[in-house]
Amino acid sequence: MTVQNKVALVTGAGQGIGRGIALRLAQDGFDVAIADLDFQKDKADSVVAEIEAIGRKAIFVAADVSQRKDIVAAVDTAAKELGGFDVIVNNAGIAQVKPILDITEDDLNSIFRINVHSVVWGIQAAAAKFEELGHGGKIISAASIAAIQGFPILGAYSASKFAVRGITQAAAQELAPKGITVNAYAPGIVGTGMWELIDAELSKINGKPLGQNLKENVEGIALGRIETPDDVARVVSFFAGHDSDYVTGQVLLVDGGMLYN
Ligand SMILES: NC(=O)C1=CN([C@@H]2O[C@H](COP(=O)(O)OP(=O)(O)OC[C@H]3O[C@@H](n4cnc5c(N)ncnc54)[C@H](O)[C@@H]3O)[C@@H](O)[C@H]2O)C=CC1
Ligand SMILES: CC(=O)C(C)=O
Repeated sequence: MTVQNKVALVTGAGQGIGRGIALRLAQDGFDVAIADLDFQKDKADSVVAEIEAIGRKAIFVAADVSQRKDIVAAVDTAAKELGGFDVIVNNAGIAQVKPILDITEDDLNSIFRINVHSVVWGIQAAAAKFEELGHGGKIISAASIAAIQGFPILGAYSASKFAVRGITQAAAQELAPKGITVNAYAPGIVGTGMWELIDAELSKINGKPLGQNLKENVEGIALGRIETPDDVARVVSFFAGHDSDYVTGQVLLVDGGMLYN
């Protein structure tokens, strides 16, 4: 699928799945704003350079997605510097690996601010920009297999991803009259920094050697291999392009065969 003169913003695009999505959207023909925390600037600048090398425009925008004002400013900057605004990918997120009995008020506040509030702020900022520019657009957010089924020791994380699913379904219905589609992707076990952290934290809790928890989870994947950021990016490419124009409110599992609905 090739698009022309369109602009996408991807949060958490300095590394991992977000980087994969940004590169794929650039290959599809989008100019891309790479939004991430300020300390990720060097990694984000490398993604910008990779996108420029394939002939598209890209910029880094420092933003903490838990802060509404940061997302609004990032969308404004993307539209101004890249000359339009068509797609937001609310990808940034964090994991928390804790038994339910140990979760604190601070834990819940922090994961919900980063994984859930960010999605609401992203939807609001993108919808307002689409309206200002006089057209519809596409809003795409990161869910997870943990949005469909609760995972032990990932209770707060699962709750935050279930919330993303609820917001996606509600926003799709509210924004359809404005020509805006709202969908989410639900990856399984992707080989990124997030799973390095989950594996290391699980190993502290259950005493299994480093790498063992990841290995056991990958053994549960029907397609028999760990997921890559590009596996996810191809689904996001579908949601960002015209082929998904008649799809809204969906949370699409892209997990190599772990959960079935
Ligand atoms: N890795 C996996 O197996 C899975 C990941 N996901 C989801 O996919 C998304 C991306 O995950 P990964 O790439 O694996 O994670 P990652 O940890 O490799 O990358 C996350 C990115 O988000 C950024 N980020 C974190 N907090 C931020 C904030 N407050 N403001 C702006 N940026 C922030 C980080 O700096 C980093 O660049 C997350 O929402 C995650 O929950 C969903 C299912 C599976
Ligand atoms: C990181 C993640 O979403 C899971 C369930 O592994």
